[in-house]
Amino acid sequence: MTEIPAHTSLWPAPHASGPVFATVHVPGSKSVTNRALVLAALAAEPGWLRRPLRSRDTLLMAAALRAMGVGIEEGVGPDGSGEAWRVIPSGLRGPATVDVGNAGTVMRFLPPVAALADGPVRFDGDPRSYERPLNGVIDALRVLGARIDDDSRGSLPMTVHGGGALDGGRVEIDASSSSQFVSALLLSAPRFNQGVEVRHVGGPLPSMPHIRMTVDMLRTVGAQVDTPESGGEPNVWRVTSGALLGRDLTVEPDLSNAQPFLAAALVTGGKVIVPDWPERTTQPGDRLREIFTLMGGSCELAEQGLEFTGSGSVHGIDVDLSEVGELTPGIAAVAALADSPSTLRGVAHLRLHETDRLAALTKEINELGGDVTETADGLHIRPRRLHGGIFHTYDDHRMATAGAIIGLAVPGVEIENVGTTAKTLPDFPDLWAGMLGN
Ligand SMILES: O=C(O)C1=C[C@@H](OP(=O)(O)O)[C@@H](O)[C@H](O)C1
Ligand SMILES: C=C(OP(=O)(O)O)C(=O)O
Repeated sequence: MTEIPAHTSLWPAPHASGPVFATVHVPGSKSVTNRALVLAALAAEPGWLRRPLRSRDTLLMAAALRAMGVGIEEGVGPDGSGEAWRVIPSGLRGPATVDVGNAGTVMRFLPPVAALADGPVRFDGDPRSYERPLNGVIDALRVLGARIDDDSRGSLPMTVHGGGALDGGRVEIDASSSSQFVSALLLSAPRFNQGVEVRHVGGPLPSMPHIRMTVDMLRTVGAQVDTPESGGEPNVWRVTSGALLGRDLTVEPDLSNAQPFLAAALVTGGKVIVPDWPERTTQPGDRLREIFTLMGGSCELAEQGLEFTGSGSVHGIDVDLSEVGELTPGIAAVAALADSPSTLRGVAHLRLHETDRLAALTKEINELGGDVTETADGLHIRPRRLHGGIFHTYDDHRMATAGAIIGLAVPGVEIENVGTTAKTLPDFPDLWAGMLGN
């Protein structure tokens, strides 16, 4: 194992001396793993989760559910193939404490679960978690019958005083700052006495594929969900109260974390294969096939996985990323190396992600000699010849992988705190070195 440097240390980003040719096995999806853990914890019977992602965000989710009394055992799957978690639901207990770290999925998906526990559940996390929006979940849970003590901040830290059950019913929320508000309420809703009707009111809702992922996974465990897409009203989701099944679910590779590896093929004119790329998926990372093709590559979904080939040229792009905001840092990195300007739109809400991603990308790319400006809802990126230097990451895993992409093409880039990739991709430095044949 490569030793992950301490917080302040610098990781010399490997420079690619020629086209990259590699097969990269990308670990499981954070978004699927954390939804699957919540749904399995709320089920009426034990379930299996195969090939779960083991990263900071998912281990925090597992630890929080265990603290509320859920059994999560490490093992091998029922047919003996591969690593798996067996999740054994039980009556949800308080008092408990939950460390959310800086995981949006933990800080938003678990307060509704805590409202079902039979005692107080204290939520705390990294300093950045205090700044990330949570008011949509807190306000909605109060309307649905929960008691929450947040000292009127509308954010962490807070205590959810679980009453053993929750009424549920109708609620309006403004989820324009995070789709996770909607996902959070829907995921626990089968266990609310009256289920839920969530109506989004406000500006455009980001990250729709992640809401579709929530709906899809709820249906897989037997929940009845009505959505705008299934003939319902726009911006309204309904989940009926009912028992959830314990399933045997295999987690797909994290397609958003496949991004830096596909980008390596694109910016070096090489070829990268990602095995087990799903034919059908709700993951937003699947959009990379189209976006990176527009930026100069080509791809084929073959038997051995997704084969992505760079042409040796990288083009700028004008694209609305509101549905796939988490892909922005990696796309910005590739755009900084392109042969024409790019405009990335529809991602104002990224200012409230792990860090202010629009400000961080602008500053760090410009410090390497780039020409990036922030717009009201995104970035303008005019490619320039870049030079080496320190790329700061602001405790943001996707800043670190974005810096690594630039480092492939620009000698002398050093990434500060590459260990922050452990949020969703713990072995990143090893995977990166392996891809480069080191
Ligand atoms: O539900 C999820 O798993 C996620 C939803 C999105 O959040 P926002 O809607 O807050 O952008 C995404 O950016 C995040 O990485 C994961
Ligand atoms: C925004 C992200 O994460 P979180 O789940 O913490 O919101 C992300 O992974 O890009």
